[in-house]
Amino acid sequence: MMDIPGEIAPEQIVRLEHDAVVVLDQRLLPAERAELRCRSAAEVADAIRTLAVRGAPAIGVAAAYGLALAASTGDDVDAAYATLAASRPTAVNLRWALDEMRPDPTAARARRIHADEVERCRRMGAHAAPLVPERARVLTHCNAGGLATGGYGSAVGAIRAAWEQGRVERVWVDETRPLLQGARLTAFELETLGIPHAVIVDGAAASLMARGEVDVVITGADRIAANGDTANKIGTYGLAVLARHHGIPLVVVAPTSTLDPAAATGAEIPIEERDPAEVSERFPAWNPAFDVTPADLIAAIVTEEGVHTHPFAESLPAPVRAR
Ligand SMILES: CSC[C@H]1O[C@H](OP(=O)(O)O)[C@H](O)[C@@H]1O
Repeated sequence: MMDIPGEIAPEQIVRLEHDAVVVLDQRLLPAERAELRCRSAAEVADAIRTLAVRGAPAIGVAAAYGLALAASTGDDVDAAYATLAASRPTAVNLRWALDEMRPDPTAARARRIHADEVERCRRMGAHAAPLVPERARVLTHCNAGGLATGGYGSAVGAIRAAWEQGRVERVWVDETRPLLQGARLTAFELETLGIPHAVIVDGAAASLMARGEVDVVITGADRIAANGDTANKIGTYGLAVLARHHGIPLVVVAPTSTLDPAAATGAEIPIEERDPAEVSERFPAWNPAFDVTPADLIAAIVTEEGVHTHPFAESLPAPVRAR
C-alpha cells in the first residue's frame, strides 16, 4: 500500500495510553489538529456524544478502548459498558465493539479490534474499486474516511482504491450540513490523498446528476438491517432517490461490524436526534442525524467479505467476530 504523506495514522485518530483514551478532536479539523485525553469511560462517552470522535467504526473502536481503560483502572466494567453504549444510538458498531470486548476487556483486544477495522477497510476498498466506472465522477456524502473508521476509510477507502487503479476523475463532496463532515473532513482527506474533488452544497447534488456529472454515489453506513435497509447520515435517502431517478448506482461500503441482523428492516433502526441548536441557534429546528435508505434503492453493499447484491437478506454475511 502506498504511504501517503500527511495521512493521519490510525493511532493518531484514536489510541489507548496507560491512563487515557486519546482521540484526535474531529470537531476542530481541518483548521486545528488537537488531541483530547479521555481519562474515563464517561469522558470517552462524552467524546463520542459530542462527535470529537465520530464515524460508526471509529466510535466502536473508541468505546472498545474506553472499556479497556475502565477495566485497567479498576472501574466497574458493567457501568462503563452501559455509559459507553448509551453515548449514541444509531451506529451498531458501538454495541458490536462493546460486546466483543466484554468477555476480555483488555488493551490487546481493543487494539486488535482497531487493527481489524482498518484491515476490513482495505479489503472493502479492493472489493469496491471495480464497481467504480472508468473516469468516474463520484459523489459522496458526509465522511466515511479514515477519520470515521479509525484508519483508511470505508466509502473514502473505496474511492482511494479506485483512484489508485486510475478509475476516478473527480469526487463531488457533499458538505453535509449541519456539522459539515464532508466539507471539513472528507475534503481534507481527499486533499491529503491527492484526489481531485470539489465541495458542493447538499442541495447541488440534484443538478449535478441532471447534468450527467455523476457516475456513481458511494457512501458509508451506520447500521444495515437484515434486508439491506441502511441508516446513514441525514440526506443519504434523498441522494438515493435522486440517484434512482437519474439511473445512477448507489454503493454502500461498510464493514460487517455495521450489520445488524437483529433489525429485520430499517424501521427497527434507532435514529439519533441531536440538539436543534446544531441546525439553528435562533429558530426552532428538527435535527435527526441519520435517515434510512430502503434496500431497493441500493445497487450494492460492499463489506470486507465482498460485493453483496439483491436480495440482501440472502447475500449479506453475518457480522464478524473479533479475533
Ligand atoms: C464509516 S461510518 C461513517 C458514517 O458516520 C457518519 O455519521 P457521524 O459523523 O454522525 O458519526 C456518517 O453517517 C457516515 O456515513
